[in-house]
Amino acid sequence: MAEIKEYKNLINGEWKESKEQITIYSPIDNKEIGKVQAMTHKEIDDAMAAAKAAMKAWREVPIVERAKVLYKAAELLEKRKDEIGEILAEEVAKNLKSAVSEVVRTADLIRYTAEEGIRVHGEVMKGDTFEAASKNKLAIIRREPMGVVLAIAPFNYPINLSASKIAPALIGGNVVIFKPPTQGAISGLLLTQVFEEAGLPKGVLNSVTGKGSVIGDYLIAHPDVNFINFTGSTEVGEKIGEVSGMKPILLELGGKDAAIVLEDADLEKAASEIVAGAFSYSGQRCTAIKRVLVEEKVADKLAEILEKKVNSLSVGDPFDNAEITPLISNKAADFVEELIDDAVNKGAKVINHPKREGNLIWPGVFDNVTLDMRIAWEEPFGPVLPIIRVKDENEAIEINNKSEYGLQAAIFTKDTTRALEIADKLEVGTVHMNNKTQRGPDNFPFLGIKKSGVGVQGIRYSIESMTKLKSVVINI
Ligand SMILES: NC(=O)C1=CN([C@@H]2O[C@H](COP(=O)(O)OP(=O)(O)OC[C@H]3O[C@@H](n4cnc5c(N)ncnc54)[C@H](OP(=O)(O)O)[C@@H]3O)[C@@H](O)[C@H]2O)C=CC1
Ligand SMILES: O=C(O)[C@H](O)COP(=O)(O)O
Repeated sequence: MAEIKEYKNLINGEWKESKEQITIYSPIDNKEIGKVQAMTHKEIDDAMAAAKAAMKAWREVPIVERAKVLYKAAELLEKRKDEIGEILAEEVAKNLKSAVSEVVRTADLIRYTAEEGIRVHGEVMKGDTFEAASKNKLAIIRREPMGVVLAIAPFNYPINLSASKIAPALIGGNVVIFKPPTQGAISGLLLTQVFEEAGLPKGVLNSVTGKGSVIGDYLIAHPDVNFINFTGSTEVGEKIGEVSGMKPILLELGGKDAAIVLEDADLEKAASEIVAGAFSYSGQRCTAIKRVLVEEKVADKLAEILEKKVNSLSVGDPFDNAEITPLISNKAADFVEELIDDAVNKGAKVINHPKREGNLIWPGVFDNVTLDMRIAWEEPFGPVLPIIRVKDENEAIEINNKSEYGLQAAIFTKDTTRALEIADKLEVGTVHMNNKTQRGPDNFPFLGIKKSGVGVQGIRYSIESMTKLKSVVINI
């Protein structure tokens, strides 16, 4: 039997082993794919100390030099797209094509971050723009790093949602403690390796692995952390909100994005976008379309088209590039099944029958979903899509806004003015017109309101979030 590879943590420029390890199994076939370190609190303290010690020198490195490291990292990452893509596919059961394109997308993101970072400078203000008496005052306003950024990423984009925190933090002059998701840790550590090989000085980026349930609370409460950048569940996000006190945070959390389909919509186009939005990576995306709110008059027709399209989705092995692949764990699949059972017991009409084999769930569409069903409100993070029929746009807006989440929404209509009016009323961070909900392109602002998040991501926005203003006022 081939030896199981062990992945170490980068601490102060050295790859370190802990006393205990965690075995990572593939959600595809439960095969062991590697071991990562289960760090102790003492080792986390060492990582924090290394980061703090590296901070002074890194913030003094000219931005163009920091940018060079990012360009190099992008180049190295892209070169390894097939190797890293394969591991990523195996580790989180993402289809190979999407896994490789996640790596390429991330190289593009890192490159763009380098370009954008050299343009994020401050500004100069003169006092007489406010009052005549302050005419002689000149403010030089610059951006400074926050210090030690704790970057915590979720399992579903272990490369992209890690780099989208690390790269903007680094270009802003911060040092980073990176906690990858445990299921996704190998991919995260390969990304760390890429940054190291690109020439980051020791201590500037340190990885910390271990189960979130074991080391998470210790990390987020650590006194050396100056900023927390987290993507993951609302449950953990709320905990971070509670313990962070006055520490600045950036949280991207859960969602219940709706596709609102009006009676004048191009139903073929709407259905294609909805299927892509709801079912890619088996619905395990915060921005997945998680419910359809359709005007009654066109609901039958839309359901019919959705049924056909969903039936043609391929199901199976990520390495065969199946569109629907096994969920991240059996526990996740159990939760999806719970939501399905609840909906069916309360009278939802099953359109595509969602069969299950272990953690592989076939895609399911449920019509006539009513507001007493859990699936109308809860985030399944799986391949199921509820259809809620509404009498008009006002009811759609009302149901959309009743959600505890506020990430994104999509509106399908040919009437742009009507779409703009509805968009104004939707309590979400982003509204897409005649398109599925999605985070990208990665330079757009990405934010959730209510229980979907705090703060704004997106390349420039992330750099701004992870830097603070410092103003020096000269009295001429
Ligand atoms: N809005 C957005 O941009 C996105 C939101 N999400 C949301 O994330 C969820 C799915 O991702 P998932 O990875 O399961 O989310 P989790 O919240 O379970 O985990 C996210 C990260 O937090 C870590 N973690 C777990 N417990 C703690 C803790 N107490 N303190 C600090 N860190 C902790 C995890 O480590 P470990 O893996 O070791 O448990 C992991 O690295 C969904 O709700 C989804 O909507 C996902 C992607 C994007
Ligand atoms: O974590 C997520 O689900 C992502 O932020 C979604 O990204 P995408 O919309 O680009 O797939």
